Amino acid sequence: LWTLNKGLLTHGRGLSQGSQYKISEPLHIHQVRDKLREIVGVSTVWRDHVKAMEERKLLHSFLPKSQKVLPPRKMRDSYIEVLLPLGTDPELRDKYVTVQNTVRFGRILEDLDSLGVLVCYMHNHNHSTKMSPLSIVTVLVDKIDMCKHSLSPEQDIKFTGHVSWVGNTSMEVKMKMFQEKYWPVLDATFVMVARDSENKGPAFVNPLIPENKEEEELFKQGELNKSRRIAFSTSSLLKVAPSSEERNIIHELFLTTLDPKTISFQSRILPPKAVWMEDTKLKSLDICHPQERNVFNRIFGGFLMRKAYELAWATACSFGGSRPYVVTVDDIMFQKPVEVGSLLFLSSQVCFTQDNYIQVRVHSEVSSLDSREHMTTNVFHFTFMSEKEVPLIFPKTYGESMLYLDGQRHFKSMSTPVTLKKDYPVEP
Ligand SMILES: CC(=O)SCCNC(=O)CCNC(=O)[C@H](O)C(C)(C)COP(=O)(O)OP(=O)(O)OC[C@H]1O[C@@H](n2cnc3c(N)ncnc32)[C@H](O)[C@@H]1OP(=O)(O)O
Repeated sequence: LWTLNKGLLTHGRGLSQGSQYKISEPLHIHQVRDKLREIVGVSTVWRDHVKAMEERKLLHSFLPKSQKVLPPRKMRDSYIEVLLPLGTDPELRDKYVTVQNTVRFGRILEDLDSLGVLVCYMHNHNHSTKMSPLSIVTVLVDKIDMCKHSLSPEQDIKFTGHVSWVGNTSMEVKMKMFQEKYWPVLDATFVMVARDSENKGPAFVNPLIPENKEEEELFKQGELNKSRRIAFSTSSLLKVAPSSEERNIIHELFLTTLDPKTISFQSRILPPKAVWMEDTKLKSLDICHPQERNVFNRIFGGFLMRKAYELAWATACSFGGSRPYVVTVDDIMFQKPVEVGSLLFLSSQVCFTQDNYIQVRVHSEVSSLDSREHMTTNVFHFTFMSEKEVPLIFPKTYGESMLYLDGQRHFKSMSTPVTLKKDYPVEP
């Protein structure tokens, strides 16, 4: 992997096209997880996982006490290209294909998650140690925007990625996906966090120095993204009351559902072409088997995203009455790791709609087999588009009204103009 990276330095192209540091041989998708195992030094069989983690403890001494002692890196140091050869590998295609002959987006989420981690290891590579003392985990999927083009399961896909901003222990990673002679089909921004060798405490990451105007812009955008995330979280409806404009929206919705025949706050009726929010729910349960573990023996974030996405898709599909396609994935925060053996409870519901758009929220909780206590680990936000106009959604309770407003905030934060998002079928 590291030899390959030297190749990156000598073959430059524009970063905006995601291929500034072209490599002659992109990694095969299977090599991504193999490389991660190599870098982290994990067991390939579950039986040996405790021993492997004991060995990682010894790497603790390689962790620096301050970020200042770490050499700065450039964006090209972490740049990688990965090939998903759907066109030439029919066996691989089977894992990715839907019954409608499109690409399973849930699988793409898994690949992006692994790629994001590998990109961060490239950035922090220390030539003096074979294994990395860092444990790198996904903390946030800031945004995934789909572009206009369809994903065919019969054509190769190329991923590119690099670190675009760093803090003290966190890194922002930009990833792109290309198909049909490298036409861009997806843009993703993830935030990853470095932890110590046992994944127990924070660990510093190498600083990042932008090399040209374009990279300075990306870095500045990373700073702005951080401020935006803080502002979004400070104004969360879990902390503060809705704005006066939002309160008006909720009251309007409430008035629309009052029965004109009775003068009462209690008798509510649904307007035509509308659905109560509570009637849009779907739930699922998964047992988190060792097979779904990541290199740190916790449950792989990509698996959690795939499960949440597929439930969200089914929710949007049964609500909208036609096959929806995803346009944006937004603000997935990984609050707590999921332990192997946990029970994973996912609850999905439509929380906002507009024209052909369906905003779905999935809440994920886990409990261990010996405790009944449930803990929230993630909240997922997906925006889907349906072929036809979808019903309006009405909240009944105050809690549902907050879900509605939160859904609307996420819908409004969609970065691509609505008109661009028309005809590309991407299904689970
Ligand atoms: C690849 C995989 O499969 S990983 C599996 C999926 N992911 C996981 O299991 C991670 C689960 N989450 C966690 O363990 C914890 O939330 C952690 C360790 C990521 C963060 O814990 P925290 O208590 O928030 O840590 P802490 O406050 O030290 O913050 C660490 C860094 O994360 C950043 N961070 C924390 N939350 C966020 C957020 N929502 N968005 C962006 N950055 C964030 C902080 O700014 C800080 O960065 P800095 O050091 O550069 O300033």
